[in-house]
Amino acid sequence: MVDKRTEQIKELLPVYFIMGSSNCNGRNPVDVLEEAIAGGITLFQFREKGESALTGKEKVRLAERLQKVCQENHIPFIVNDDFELAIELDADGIHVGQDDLAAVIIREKFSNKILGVSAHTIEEAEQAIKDGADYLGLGPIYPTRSKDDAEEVAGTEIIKRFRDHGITLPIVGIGGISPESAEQVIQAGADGVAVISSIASSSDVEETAKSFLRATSK
Ligand SMILES: Nc1nc(C(F)(F)F)ncc1COP(=O)(O)OP(=O)(O)O
Ligand SMILES: [Mg+2]
Repeated sequence: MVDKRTEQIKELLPVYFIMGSSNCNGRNPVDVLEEAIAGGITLFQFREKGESALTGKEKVRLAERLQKVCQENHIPFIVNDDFELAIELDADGIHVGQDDLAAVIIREKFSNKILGVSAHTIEEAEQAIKDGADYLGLGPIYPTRSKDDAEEVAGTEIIKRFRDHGITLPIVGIGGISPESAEQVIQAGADGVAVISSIASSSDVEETAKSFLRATSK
């Protein structure tokens, strides 16, 4: 029996756009997000990383502007890594990796919010489930340009392996996914694809988001 919460999370995962100022090729991130939403993204994560990443007040101000766009369009706003920022903005959720603040601590303080956890092994996934994660981020599925400290490329095999092991928590694949490869990620058992540069640096953000939506609709 799949519970209501799991169904609600699964409905948010099909096209999970992740972005920060360094992913937008110098374009205004607000414009990029508005175009991605017009193209049908289903969830957004603010991930301000990389050498040119904003910090301090500038980072908060950008986060507030992007959160406002999400609120106006009824798209949940997820913060990557930065728990203080997620609390300050009363974000809809947070995503943490294995080297970030422990999911169990976040779950305690951020009780009814969306909690996503990156996992690379079955053990990490089982721990995340115990800690109360709402979804798992698995990857990098393909070589990625968006994360310079990424683990080795896993391929869609990792999704199949987790499902065959009996992991039923919602899963989103991440890492180098294109509109052409998105369908294989879903066929492997993921509930959606997380995308950074394929959408954020596209010459037609709205159209690219639309192509991901088409590729992931079951
Ligand atoms: N940010 C992410 N979002 C997802 C999501 F599931 F949301 F698609 N999966 C994986 C990551 C990677 O998270 P992490 O391993 O902490 O690295 P970084 O903080 O550099 O992103
Ligand atoms: Mg992280």
